[in-house]
Amino acid sequence: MAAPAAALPPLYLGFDFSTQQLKVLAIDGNLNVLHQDNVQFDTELPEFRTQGGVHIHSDGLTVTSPVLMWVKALDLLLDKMKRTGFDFSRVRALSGSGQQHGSVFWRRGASETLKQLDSAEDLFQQLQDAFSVSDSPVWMDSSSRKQCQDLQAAAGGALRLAEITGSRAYERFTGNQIAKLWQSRPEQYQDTERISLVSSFAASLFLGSYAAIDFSDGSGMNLLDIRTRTWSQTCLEATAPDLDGLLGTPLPSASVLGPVSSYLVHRFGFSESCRVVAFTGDNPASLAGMRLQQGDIAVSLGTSDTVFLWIQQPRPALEGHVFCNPVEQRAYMALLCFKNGSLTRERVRNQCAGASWELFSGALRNSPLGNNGNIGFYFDTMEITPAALGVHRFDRDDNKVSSLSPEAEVRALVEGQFLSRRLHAERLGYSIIPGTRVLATGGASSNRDILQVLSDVFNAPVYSIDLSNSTCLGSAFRALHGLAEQSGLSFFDVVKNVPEPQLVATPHPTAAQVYGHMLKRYARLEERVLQETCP
Ligand SMILES: Nc1ncnc2c1ncn2[C@@H]1O[C@H](COP(=O)(O)OP(=O)(O)O)[C@@H](O)[C@H]1O
Ligand SMILES: O=C(CO)[C@@H](O)[C@H](O)COP(=O)(O)O
Repeated sequence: MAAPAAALPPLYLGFDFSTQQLKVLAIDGNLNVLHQDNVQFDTELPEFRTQGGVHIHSDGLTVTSPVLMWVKALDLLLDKMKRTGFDFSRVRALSGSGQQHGSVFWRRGASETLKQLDSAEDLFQQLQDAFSVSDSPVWMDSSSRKQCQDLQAAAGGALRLAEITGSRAYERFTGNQIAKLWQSRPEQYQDTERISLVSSFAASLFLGSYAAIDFSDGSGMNLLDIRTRTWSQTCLEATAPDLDGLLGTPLPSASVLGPVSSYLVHRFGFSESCRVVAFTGDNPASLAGMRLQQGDIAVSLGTSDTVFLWIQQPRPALEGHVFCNPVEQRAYMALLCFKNGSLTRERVRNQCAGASWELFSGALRNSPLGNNGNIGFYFDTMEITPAALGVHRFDRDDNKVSSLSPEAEVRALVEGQFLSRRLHAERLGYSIIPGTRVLATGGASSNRDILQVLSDVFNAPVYSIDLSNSTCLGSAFRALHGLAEQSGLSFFDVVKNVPEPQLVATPHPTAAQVYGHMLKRYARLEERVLQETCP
């Protein structure tokens, strides 16, 4: 006879609402992964007609995702889990993450709708009228340049803004998106009763009421004072009227927000005692999933590529971001974001490697370190770090060339991406010293040949955890930690028995010499590309 659910060991769920998909992962109290599933937006929800989870508008700058697509993805994912016999009654706590910076605008009256959800119907049907803006701006958007300039002027300059909020004004940051909405569509802004990040929006769907924005994801808005961890009045006032009330009070990332909604209890059989722990950004969640320590450098190869580190003290600069740390309240994390990551690798794979990752890997294995001096810049869409556009290829003598052989093109892309990641990390003062571990994660970290190039270019050993999906794992760890923190346990107390990341690539003996030289050339050529193309 099956054991009653109460006698079975408890489970902890981690969700990730990322750019291209919604993922979930379940762990038990011993941190073993017991279940994983996902919903791909483009292929499983084709009615929303997204590409890579987003709509790129005709101006080439505005990028949005339909908020109801995310809602429907959650319906679908929970239904899938139910069909496979997942026992929701065992879940003691859940948490999650979302792509950073994206904004969700809840229409007046939506909090009542959330409270009165009918368990006989899905969320998609019931939340049809719950949003004042149906297309949520997402992190790939770069249409708010004017609002960025205005905010920097109001704050006393770009560096002053970075000192307050951890970043100079960035177009994708939520405050600038909110300012754009207020200026261009004031009636929609006025019809809004709450503004969420993708992460706190997702948490609200589980809570059945508005979830607080957590300090870590809240740091990606150009609105939060990262030292006092309160909204900056200067930034709020420069952004839009009555914003304080629309955002709610931000909370520590490990906060237990409350029990799951009675909707989830009745529709899926969650226990009434199952707790929702604050959701955070996908990169902060990934820091938790990899159990990043001071001195490590994380390289995430998802839709975006990001490089991030654990730092003790904020040192805001004109490039890159400082976020509040998601697992240790007194610490911070530094992050660089590169927009042309996996989607650009996919485009080159399709054009040069027959749309096959196997052939793409073969091209990397069959071409020499340093690519015979060929260097490429592949900014299919306006890059964030640095702000540049277009494809630019150079031969060994720094002459511009219009094409490379397919094999050389694949290597030029991957080497160019990692030279850029290293160059910009070093410019921020994060150097690689003996003993530095590069921790790789994200979808492309399942490709060992890509990780070999990463190891060579960084001249450092590369480690990874078993799963490329560290965001969901981090969210499940954070769910467990949220409960444990109430009895005084730290995040690292909770995850101390997780196996250490495994060594997956070590640098080739000639890598230091090849890429030491190439990095200097890359920096020079990047300057040239910027001068030629800067908008
Ligand atoms: N074998 C592989 N080699 C290189 N890239 C891969 C491989 N498998 C998956 N990917 C890349 O992983 C990306 C998805 O990564 P993921 O971290 O799941 O993204 P996100 O969380 O942003 O939705 C895909 O766009 C794909 O290009
Ligand atoms: O803008 C950033 C970080 O600042 C991006 O990293 C987004 O958080 C999207 O993440 P992925 O879906 O690519 O993981």
